[in-house]
Amino acid sequence: MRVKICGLTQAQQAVAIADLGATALGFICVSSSPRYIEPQQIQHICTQLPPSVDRIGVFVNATLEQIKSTVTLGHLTGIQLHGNEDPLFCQILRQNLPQIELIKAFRVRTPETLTQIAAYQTCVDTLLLDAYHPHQFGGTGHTLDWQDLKSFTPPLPWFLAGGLTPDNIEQALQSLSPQGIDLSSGVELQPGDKDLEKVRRLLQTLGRCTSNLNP
Ligand SMILES: O=C(O)c1ccccc1N[C@@H]1O[C@H](COP(=O)(O)O)[C@@H](O)[C@H]1O
Repeated sequence: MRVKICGLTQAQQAVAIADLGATALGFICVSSSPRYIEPQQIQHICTQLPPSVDRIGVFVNATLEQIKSTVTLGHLTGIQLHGNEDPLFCQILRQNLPQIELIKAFRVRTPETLTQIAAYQTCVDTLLLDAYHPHQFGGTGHTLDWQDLKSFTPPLPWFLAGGLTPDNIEQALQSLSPQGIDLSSGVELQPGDKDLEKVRRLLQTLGRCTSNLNP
């Protein structure tokens, strides 16, 4: 399973979290977020990471030029689109950055939100489901209704996000079978400052519950 820890701002923590076994690290490129990080700092962190770790930039309604320059400077391997980006914008991004993984996030307000996914099927690589919040785009700590998602059979691999913690991950994965999970506020001391003990506990729990799921 892919394990993405999002909202990194410090190099030492990023390296430690990669060493603990996270498969992807996320960097918030949204200036209004308390987890915002400058492209130069992403570059500084990414040069210290093992090449096997995915490095994902998280954007909200950014321009093509902003995304391209951050990807190049930060040596990113993927882009998470967490705003209202439409399928045409995703297609244009794909043409401009063909080697980069495109992850489209959907903030699920009602079950109808999921009907939007079909239009993105051919222009992104991966989906991500996050909780809806009226005033925040992400990093809210709010969970989705996992029972409501039991019949979710998406056409692409997907990440479950939204309020996941070391304490609730087992219950989430008993309900759902995403290809990846994504955590931000559930493994931090304060925005942008990750709690390595919580990340360690998360990965221990995952090791235990994935071996129970696939004995
Ligand atoms: O974390 C942020 O500040 C953020 C800002 C703007 C867009 C997305 C953001 N984070 C994403 O939110 C989800 C879930 O976070 P949480 O675990 O509920 O705190 C995750 O995908 C982050 O990438």
